[in-house]
Amino acid sequence: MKIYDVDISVPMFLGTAQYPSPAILHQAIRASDCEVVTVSLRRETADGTGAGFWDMLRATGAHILPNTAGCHSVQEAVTTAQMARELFATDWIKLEVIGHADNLQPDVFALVEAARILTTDGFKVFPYMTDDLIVGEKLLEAGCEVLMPWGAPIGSGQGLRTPDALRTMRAHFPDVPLIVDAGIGRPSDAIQAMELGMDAILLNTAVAKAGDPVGMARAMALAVEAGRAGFISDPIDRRDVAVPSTPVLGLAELM
Ligand SMILES: CC(=O)[C@@H](O)[C@H](O)COP(=O)(O)O
Repeated sequence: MKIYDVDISVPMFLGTAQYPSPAILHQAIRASDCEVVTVSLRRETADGTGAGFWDMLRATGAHILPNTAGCHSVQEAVTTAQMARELFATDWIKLEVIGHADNLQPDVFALVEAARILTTDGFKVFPYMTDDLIVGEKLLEAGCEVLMPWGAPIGSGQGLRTPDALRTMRAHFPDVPLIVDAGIGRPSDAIQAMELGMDAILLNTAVAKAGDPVGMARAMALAVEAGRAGFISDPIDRRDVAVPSTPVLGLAELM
């Protein structure tokens, strides 16, 4: 997968919050072989512990995708992105503009506006969005080259709530990288996303809060690989009736 001219071979982006320790986060990144990690500016600047955390992330060699998690307005998101660009020395930004406090649903109107401002300012924007075709079109018009539809509310671990909408997005945007962001709870959800033809997943809570985050990071990496292999191998269509898989011709007749 190529995103903004960067080749990415492991279709899984990992969030860096809520791990039991920085050491376990480091091991989880290694166990999954993931090449992109997302980090919030708030984490980096909080209580003076940011510098060591940043050094640890850099040591993994992963691309850093700063995010605007927790921003609720266009201005807040744009300012946060500009600060993140200086701090992390990257023009990549995962753009979150939260519109609803209960389900952390993106405010798609503010999202499109913020995306336009940021792309004009030279950012490469990864927008966290609902699975809406029109919003997708507006984000592409605004200069985004990747779309990140939600699977389910952030942190809910519900898996894919609207697989049909994701399938429709895949059909409608055949050449645009699609990354399911948020709500992945189990490896089976990751497989389902990849079998739907998504190009990657982004997840955090399911790994960070698992009993064994390192083991779960590995399981998720295996799952995206399996799901992708299944998608490109052209699965059979589902049928309503049984079809014998063993030939019936030439059976011996028992008298
Ligand atoms: C870290 C981050 O960017 C999250 O806001 C992201 O959306 C992942 O969501 P989950 O924690 O549900 O995987």
